[in-house]
Amino acid sequence: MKDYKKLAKHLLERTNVKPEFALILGSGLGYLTKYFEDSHAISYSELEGFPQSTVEGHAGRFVLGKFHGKNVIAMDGRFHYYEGHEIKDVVTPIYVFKEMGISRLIITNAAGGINRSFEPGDIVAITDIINFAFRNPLIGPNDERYGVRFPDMSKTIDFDWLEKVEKTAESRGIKLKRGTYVWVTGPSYETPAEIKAYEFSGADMVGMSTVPEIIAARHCGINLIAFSCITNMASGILDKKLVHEEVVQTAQRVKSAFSKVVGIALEV
Ligand SMILES: O=P(O)(O)O[C@@H]1C[C@H](O)[C@@H](CO)O1
Ligand SMILES: Nc1nc2[nH]cnc2c(=O)[nH]1
Repeated sequence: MKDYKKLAKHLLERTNVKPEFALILGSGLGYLTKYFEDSHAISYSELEGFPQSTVEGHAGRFVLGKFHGKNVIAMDGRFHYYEGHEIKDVVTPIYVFKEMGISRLIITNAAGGINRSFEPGDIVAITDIINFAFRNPLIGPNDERYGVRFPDMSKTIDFDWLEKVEKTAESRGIKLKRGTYVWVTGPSYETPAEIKAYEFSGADMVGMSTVPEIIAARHCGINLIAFSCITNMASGILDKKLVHEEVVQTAQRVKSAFSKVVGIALEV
C-alpha cells in the first residue's frame, strides 16, 4: 500500500496554499494554470515515488494557487494507463488529494465525439461512464483506509453540483451538453467499427483517461464533476484521420469557454 499521507504532507509543506478543490487537466487544457494567482508549480519529478507524465500536452507538474477566489491544486498532466503506468499509479493523485483534505474534484479531458449532435469545441459534462478498458484500479487487496471493497457506482458524479454549474453557465451564454464517456486503453485511436460498437452501447464520447480517476474518487468519497472537451469527431464519423496535434489544437481553441466553465464550477 502506498504512503499517500507522506506525498500529501510533502505537497502541503511546499506552499502556503491549502487547496479545497483539485483539478485534473486533460490534453491541451494545461493552459488553465496560467490564470492562477499566487501560483506555485511542483514538478512530479520532485516527488519521490510519484509517476511521471510522458504525453505531449501534459506538462507533468502540480500547480497550486488561487483561481476564481478558491484555493486549488491542479494536475497539469495526468497519468494514462497506455503510458505503461500500473493502474494503481494512474490513480495515486486521487488518494493524495484525499490525504490533503480535498473533498471536491473537477476532472477534464479531451475526447472524441461519438454522438452526432456533438461537434469539435463542445464542452460536455460527463453524466455516466463505460469501462471498455476492462481495467479497474481497485483490483487487489482493498485499501480499507479509504473505502469499501465494493463501491457503489450508480451516481458517478455530483448532479447537484453539475446542475448549478449548468444553470450559471447558461446565464453566462455557455450551453453545456451531457454525455456518457467510454474509456478505452488506447494509445491507438479507434477503428470505425469500434466506434459503431461504442455508439450502440450508449457512449457519446470516447477517451483514454478519466474513468480510473472517477472510480478511485468514488472509492475514497471525493465529490466530483467531469467535463470532456470534444476535440475531434471519433473515428469513421467524418472522413478524416485522427491526430493528437488536432486534439491539442482544439482544446486550445476553446480556452475561453472551458476556463469559464471550470471557474463557474469553483464558484457555485
Ligand atoms: O488526458 P486526456 O484524456 O485529455 O487525453 C486524451 C486521450 C489521449 O491521452 C490523448 C489522445 O489524443 O488525448
Ligand atoms: N480514444 C480516444 N481518445 C481521444 N482523445 C481525444 N480524441 C480522442 C478519440 O477520438 N479517441
